[in-house]
Amino acid sequence: MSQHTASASSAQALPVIAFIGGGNMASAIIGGLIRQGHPAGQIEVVEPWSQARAALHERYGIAAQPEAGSALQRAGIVVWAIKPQTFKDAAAQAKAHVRAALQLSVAAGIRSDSIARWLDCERVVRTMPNTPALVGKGISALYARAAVGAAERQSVEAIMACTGEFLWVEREPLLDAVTALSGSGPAYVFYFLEAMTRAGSAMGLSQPQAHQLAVATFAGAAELARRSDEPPALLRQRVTSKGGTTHAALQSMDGAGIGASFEAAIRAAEQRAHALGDEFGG
Ligand SMILES: NC(=O)C1=CN([C@@H]2O[C@H](COP(=O)(O)OP(=O)(O)OC[C@H]3O[C@@H](n4cnc5c(N)ncnc54)[C@H](OP(=O)(O)O)[C@@H]3O)[C@@H](O)[C@H]2O)C=CC1
Ligand SMILES: O=C(O)[C@@H]1CCC=N1
Repeated sequence: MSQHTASASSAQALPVIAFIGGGNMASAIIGGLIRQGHPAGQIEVVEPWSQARAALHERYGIAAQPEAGSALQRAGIVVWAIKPQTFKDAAAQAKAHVRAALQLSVAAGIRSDSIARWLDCERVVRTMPNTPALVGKGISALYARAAVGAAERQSVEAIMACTGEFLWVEREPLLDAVTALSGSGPAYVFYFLEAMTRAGSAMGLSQPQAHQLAVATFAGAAELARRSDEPPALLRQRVTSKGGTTHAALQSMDGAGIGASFEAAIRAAEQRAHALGDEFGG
């Protein structure tokens, strides 16, 4: 696994990029591209939902198309930002227009074998981003099929660097683990934020106060872990005074099996990613 941090990317040098699907993840990537100087006129989007098309127009001045057509043929890279469940149908609709492009999929679970077969194209890269991409703080893992060349890998890196950090994985099945860990991960963080905010409110803080305290604690602890050479277990011990409050909380969590349940939950997400590939990759 090789790791990279976001840098001022060469987004301006990228070819025309077409997005199939203009929802949450497409918008996050498009926002990053535009922030890094990729012209909106160099972006095509196919999006059947009129409200999503209107949002893209309002936010980025992009006139998305309701269905795949010849405009896609000018794209050098096609980003598949649709649900795993609709990928096969969308591929059938767009295939004639996109076969010459490099294919970049963000879909959870759908394997590159399926994509290559559906599009009759071996040049496929899969990525698994996450929603902090919306604020340039995402992290994406990337996996490329053997037919993808070095320059094409760099183009994909330039796209994903617009949304935050990225790293490559050498084995495709690891993308299911990435999906479970960092793809779905922001939802786990929000889940804990909700619980912390509820607890704060129950103890008498106002909801905005509890929210501010919880969010700043997450952001601060994450930044400390990022900058520190020490492992999280040691950082945790530093907070935990003998016989003190943190000890009481951690004992309560251990007693309830929260750590083990949380690990099991992440494994459930990994299994679901694998099952999506089986279910919708045929
Ligand atoms: N959201 C997340 O946190 C992450 C999502 N992903 C992956 O990204 C992909 C997209 O997810 P997300 O952006 O959240 O989903 P969204 O539902 O927000 O976006 C998908 C869009 O694609 C549209 N669509 C449906 N069929 C077609 C078609 N044939 N051609 C073009 N567009 C079509 C949908 O329209 P309509 O609603 O009308 O069907 C919808 O607006 C998924 O595969 C998911 O696994 C990956 C990482 C993180
Ligand atoms: O929930 C999902 O299936 C997608 C993939 C990762 C985040 N959202």
